[in-house]
Amino acid sequence: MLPGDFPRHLFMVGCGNMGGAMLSRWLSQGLDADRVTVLRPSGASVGPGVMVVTEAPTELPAGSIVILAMKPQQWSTVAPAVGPLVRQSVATLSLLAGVPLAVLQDGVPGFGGFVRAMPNTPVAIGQGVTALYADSDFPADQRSGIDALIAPLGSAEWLADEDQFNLFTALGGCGPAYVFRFIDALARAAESLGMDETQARRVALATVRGASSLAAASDETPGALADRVASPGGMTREGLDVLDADSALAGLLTDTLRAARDRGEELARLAANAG
Ligand SMILES: NC(=O)C1=CN([C@@H]2O[C@H](COP(=O)(O)OP(=O)(O)OC[C@H]3O[C@@H](n4cnc5c(N)ncnc54)[C@H](OP(=O)(O)O)[C@@H]3O)[C@@H](O)[C@H]2O)C=CC1
Ligand SMILES: O=C(O)[C@@H]1CCC=N1
Repeated sequence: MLPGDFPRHLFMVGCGNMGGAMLSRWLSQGLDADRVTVLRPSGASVGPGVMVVTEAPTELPAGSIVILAMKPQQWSTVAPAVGPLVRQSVATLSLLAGVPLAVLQDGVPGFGGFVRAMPNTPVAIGQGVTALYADSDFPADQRSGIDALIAPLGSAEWLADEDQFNLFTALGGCGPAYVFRFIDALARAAESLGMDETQARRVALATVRGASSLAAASDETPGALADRVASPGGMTREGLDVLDADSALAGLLTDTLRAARDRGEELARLAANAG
């Protein structure tokens, strides 16, 4: 069920992997399809009853929230077309990775209703985590509408400092990809050592799902839970010693997050200058 103060209408600019994951969750939680309009160049359907347009309309229904869900690099070309609609919105949520509020505001001068949001694809099953950031121009009384919009998708965290946004994106926004890669690598490792491919995939996935659920339900840290698996002198410790040697896994993940985070700054430049 949707929260009572869920926005009256959503106007989505783009509806691909991320926008589509959010929309499918809202619809599954009871959002009426006629409270959504999607702008996408292909005009492809996004679901029964949802209006899809290929050009920006001139007006939005009262109480609309605009959601920018196209690629960051497209902002400078999309802004002139959607700027008049952004101005009509009670708030405009930007999913554009890396793109700072200042670049969004340059595209629609004088509009103070931008909110940056960084969800991840588990929102599709209500288990996402979304970072939110707005500056002091954003009307305080609109925050509850944003909270209501995000609540059906999982948890949310308002960031106090926009400088943290790219790092959050690297962890929360990109993170599912790294976890999927880990599951895949775990399965392939077992396969390379002699396990049947299908069985390796099934067991790797079940193990990650069970371990993740246990960690979420436990009062103990993941580090403590790992130690509980590793019986003294047993098998697990031999494996952990490989992951821990020279901080191999920790170093690899730090490099991974750093590379993703730093790409955010390049995306900001592309968003400001492309087109
Ligand atoms: N994928 C993810 O896990 C996450 C993505 N994001 C952000 O979400 C945004 C979208 O990413 P993602 O969904 O992966 O990308 P996709 O390529 O899957 O979707 C992009 C969407 O933008 C539409 N589009 C293209 N050009 C225009 C245009 N000129 N005007 C309006 N819409 C247009 C496309 O339309 P059509 O389908 O018709 O071609 C498509 O629906 C990005 O800014 C990204 O940073 C944020 C968090 C996580
Ligand atoms: O890869 C990207 O740029 C987007 C941002 C977070 C996840 N996908």
